[in-house]
Amino acid sequence: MSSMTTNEPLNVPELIGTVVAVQANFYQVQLETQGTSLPETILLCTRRSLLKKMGQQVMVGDQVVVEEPDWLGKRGAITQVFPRRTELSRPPIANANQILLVFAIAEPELEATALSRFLVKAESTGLEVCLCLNKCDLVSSEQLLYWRDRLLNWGYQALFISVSSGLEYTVNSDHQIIQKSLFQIENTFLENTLLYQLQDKTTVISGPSGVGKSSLINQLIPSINLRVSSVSGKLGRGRHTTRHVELFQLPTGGLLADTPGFNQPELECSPEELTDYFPEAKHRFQQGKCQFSDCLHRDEPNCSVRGDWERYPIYLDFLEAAIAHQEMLQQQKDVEINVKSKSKSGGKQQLEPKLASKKYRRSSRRFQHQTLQDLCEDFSEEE
Ligand SMILES: Nc1nc2c(ncn2[C@@H]2O[C@H](COP(=O)(O)OP(=O)(O)OP(=O)(O)O)[C@@H](O)[C@H]2O)c(=O)[nH]1
Ligand SMILES: [Zn+2]
Repeated sequence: MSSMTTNEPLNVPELIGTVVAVQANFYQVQLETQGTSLPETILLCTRRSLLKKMGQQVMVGDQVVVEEPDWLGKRGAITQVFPRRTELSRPPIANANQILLVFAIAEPELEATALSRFLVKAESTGLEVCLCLNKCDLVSSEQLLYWRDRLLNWGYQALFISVSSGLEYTVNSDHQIIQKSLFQIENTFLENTLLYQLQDKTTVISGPSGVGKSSLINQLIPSINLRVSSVSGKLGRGRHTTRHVELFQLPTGGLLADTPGFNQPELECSPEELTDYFPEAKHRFQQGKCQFSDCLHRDEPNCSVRGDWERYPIYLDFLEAAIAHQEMLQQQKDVEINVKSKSKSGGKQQLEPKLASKKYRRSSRRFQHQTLQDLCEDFSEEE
């Protein structure tokens, strides 16, 4: 009797790939072909119904198993999604390693608060943040060194580039600027260069409008040809009218995602976590520790973070914004709870306003509010 049965699975190696784009219910999967005899290709795949039943979503950046490849029609089916190492919700991308935050050192003028807003937003993803200043062709060496030192004080070792002149500027130990080709790997492939930072990683590019993101991506991946906005048409933003997210393969290895531009990212983090998003504040906190575990580093006694560091006023500004945001969320929640608890048997609902959370009130104002709020709470308990 033969041991072969017709049902025995064929010993074919699993096809593994990365989802690089999602269109309706189809997924473009770039196959991992290194070290195999497979053709380098992208298959248009569906999601197996079992995955749908399990509620398993598939995102751009997901690493997946593909079965039933049709090499001629370039089709396949996704049967498995590997656990995600990271997950961003806006834009929706799985397994990204870092954010490349691009700003211009001039045109538009580089401004500490706007830059910090983007930095905080980027830090809040928990991914590595790589800061890159473009248009260095427009400034003097002094200005470049000024920003380099200033950003080092903030805790960032920024990259300085000029996409239009194809140059990258590094600073040696004698404080001298050295120019290198930006898009060619020279024999000195240094750690603090852009191509090195991008190699073999999944990078999400972010930054305000007009800083040269499209120009940079076009140079890094000549085959994609994103539209570069003319200076006058900066607000047209044609290429970002869709919510489409796509990963592009870098010739030097790695993937790159362009994100819809936004000029004023919302600060949605909680007041307590804000310190984590200022590297220099985080450092102070770790060195010293504050007396109160819930210290917001404003006017609390024995605070290790409050001090004369450059961005402290920006921190205080953002803290106010974070507190306002938190209170707004709390009010929404309170209204919801009130709506529920005030639901009458007849089904009639009555909305009642409630005072904002007292948690973040400064000590000076706390007392007045507390009495009012206590009264209010006593009143609702009696009801
Ligand atoms: N001087 C100088 N200008 C540059 C450089 N890189 C890009 N530009 C110019 O800056 C303008 C904006 O470039 P884009 O690449 O469209 O900028 P973007 O960040 O993609 O802008 P959005 O598409 O609005 O998000 C264009 O006029 C570019 O030619 C550079 O290194 N130096
Ligand atoms: Zn403190």
